[in-house]
Amino acid sequence: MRDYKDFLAEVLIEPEALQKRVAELGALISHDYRDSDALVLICILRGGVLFLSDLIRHITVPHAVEFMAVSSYGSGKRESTGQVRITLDLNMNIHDKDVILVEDIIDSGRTLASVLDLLSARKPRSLCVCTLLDKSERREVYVPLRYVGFTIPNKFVFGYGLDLDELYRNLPFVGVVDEDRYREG
Ligand SMILES: O=P(O)(O)OC[C@H]1O[C@H](OP(=O)(O)OP(=O)(O)O)[C@H](O)[C@@H]1O
Ligand SMILES: Nc1nc2[nH]cnc2c(=O)[nH]1
Ligand SMILES: [Mg+2]
Repeated sequence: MRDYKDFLAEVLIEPEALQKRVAELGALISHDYRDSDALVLICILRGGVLFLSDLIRHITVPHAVEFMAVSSYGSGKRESTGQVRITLDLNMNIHDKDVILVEDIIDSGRTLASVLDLLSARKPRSLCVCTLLDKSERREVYVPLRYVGFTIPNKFVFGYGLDLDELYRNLPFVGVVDEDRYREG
């Protein structure tokens, strides 16, 4: 595997800043849902996995965790296709549950808009979104975001769950890829 340093343009968010913000979001959610007896966090695979697993360690109210997978970008793509496909559905019935959808990044908004439509049809008690990153300049479809970790510029990022052609999700920081150097290698 190539060393990420060969094509890392810059570290956008350092590990310490990520962990601090994740802890803040966990505390906010714990406060907002202190009276809920039916909280469910739904993680959209795969990018959201690292964020979810760190986030729930800071949530002090009882909650369930569910996973769903959708496919929109595909390997090697830098643009959402607009064709969102569900590849793994929830196990749990979310009717009358307080649902928080956990995402790593919102870019065009297409993935999230489709997932929100689908989930609201199942009549949860409440439904909102918690995303680590908001690349707001790229938004094509309006999506309501209740919890946002960081608003980031229009650059392709990787690390902390986000992939570069399926690799480098394990890195502890969010970095910007130098596309020229990446393609050269
Ligand atoms: O706002 P959008 O333009 O729709 O883009 C955001 C989506 O793209 C990424 O997923 P991806 O399809 O890359 O799958 P992955 O999480 O498995 O990497 C990310 O996790 C979001 O789900
Ligand atoms: N890895 C990665 N996936 C994305 N999906 C939408 N935007 C991005 C991005 O900047 N990086
Ligand atoms: Mg991806």
